[in-house]
Amino acid sequence: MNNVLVLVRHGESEWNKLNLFTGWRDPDLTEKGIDEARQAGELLKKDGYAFDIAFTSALTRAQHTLSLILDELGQRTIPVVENQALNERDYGDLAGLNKDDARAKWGEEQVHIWRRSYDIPPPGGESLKDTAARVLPYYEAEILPQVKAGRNVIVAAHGNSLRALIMKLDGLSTEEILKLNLATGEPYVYRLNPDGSAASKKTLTA
Ligand SMILES: O=C(O)[C@H](O)COP(=O)(O)O
Repeated sequence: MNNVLVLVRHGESEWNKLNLFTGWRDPDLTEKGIDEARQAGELLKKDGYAFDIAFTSALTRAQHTLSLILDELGQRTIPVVENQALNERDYGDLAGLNKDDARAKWGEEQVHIWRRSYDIPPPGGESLKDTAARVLPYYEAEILPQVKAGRNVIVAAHGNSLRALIMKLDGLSTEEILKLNLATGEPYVYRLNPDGSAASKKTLTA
């Protein structure tokens, strides 16, 4: 099988566990996050996937997730490209705050808008639109050409950098993207057409 693009959000991080806004801060995975990453690798292996190249962000939780997946696959030696274009959305002034405390302070609805809307940024941070404005050009310049050349590519990144990419691949509207929430450590497997559109998509779950 070729022209495969797998997207996977990192496993649970220390700050996911503490319910803190993280963004560009750099906590590592929890034990549960390590297990989730290994399980993502097992699921991919069970279905026979193998990769030619991998991409990840400049943040530890995504890099660690990728290396655990590649370990499970016995593919430790493939090229791995790290780039901050794939980083999580910058959460600005919210980074380090507890998500429940933020809801108590600003209200449920406002916090949901900051977390899931398309073009409303959290204070001092990036909206999904801002995030897409750095993720998509990087995807088009560096990742998509690899898939179009027939290679199989895995991308280990973050909830919102991947939402930006999935919004494009799935053709979601600014209303539909509000509802999209990515689980940690769950691989999304796409096969792409020659023009870069999605021919198929499936989610691998345990
Ligand atoms: O950066 C964070 O806090 C999380 O990884 C993603 O947060 P969200 O679920 O609020 O988008």
